[in-house]
Amino acid sequence: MDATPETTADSVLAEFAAGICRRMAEGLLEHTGGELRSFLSAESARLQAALADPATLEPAEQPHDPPRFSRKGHVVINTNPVTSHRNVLAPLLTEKLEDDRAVATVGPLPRQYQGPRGMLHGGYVGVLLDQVLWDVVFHRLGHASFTRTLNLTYESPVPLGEELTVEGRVTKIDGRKTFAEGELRSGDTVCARAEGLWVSPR
Ligand SMILES: CCCCC/C=C\C/C=C\C/C=C\C/C=C\CCCC(=O)SCCNC(=O)CCNC(=O)[C@H](O)C(C)(C)COP(=O)(O)OP(=O)(O)OC[C@H]1O[C@@H](n2cnc3c(N)ncnc32)[C@H](O)[C@@H]1OP(=O)(O)O
Repeated sequence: MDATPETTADSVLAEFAAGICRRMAEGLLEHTGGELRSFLSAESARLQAALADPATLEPAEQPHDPPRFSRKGHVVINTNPVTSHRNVLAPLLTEKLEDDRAVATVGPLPRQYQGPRGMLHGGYVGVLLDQVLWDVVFHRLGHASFTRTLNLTYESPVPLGEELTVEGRVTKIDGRKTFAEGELRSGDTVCARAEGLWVSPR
């Protein structure tokens, strides 16, 4: 078996720690005073217990984003701020890619992503659409490209606390240029549409 930068148990522990950090980030926006102190203390205790005895974590669990070695021998950690289970900022997507189309589900998103009360911040709407459209372009081309333009139309507010669907499609490939479009839905409601251009490296 190839060498890996850390054991599977340590990768599971790291993602468990990321989960605790996510809950703490949410708790900081939900609790105040003594209630906040109790909350933080309970979450810290769960992390301490896992560090002291990693066997308390689900034994059959596999890490989603274990670090790997690059061909040059560098440690590579998935830092993606939308998809990496090791990045506490990432809202985390479940994504299915087929030919020219990607469909992802995300959420319910917690309060860290709030813009208007109870609604998703518009910048994060763009982040989710940029990621899914980038993914479908990558899937179609087989290599990474840069987002050159991303036009967003906000049709209706995106609710927090509900599962969201993000869909992307490649619409045209013209040399180094790949065009894609998509939308973000809450149930049957289209909340935002996006269309953009991805440019392949020279
Ligand atoms: C080896 C590098 C590989 C590339 C890696 C890229 C991404 C990262 C890789 C891995 C990451 C893994 C996961 C990432 C996951 C998600 C990422 C989400 C997406 C992003 O977060 S990504 C970051 C944000 N993004 C940028 O940071 C781009 C900044 N930007 C630039 O770096 C340059 O701007 C660039 C390179 C884009 C283009 O520069 P350039 O010089 O190569 O291209 P140029 O100007 O020649 O245009 C080429 C053709 O597009 C036409 N064209 C241009 N603009 C147009 C427009 N508005 N409308 C219609 N056509 C247009 C021209 O007319 C010409 O057309 P034609 O070929 O037909 O003449």
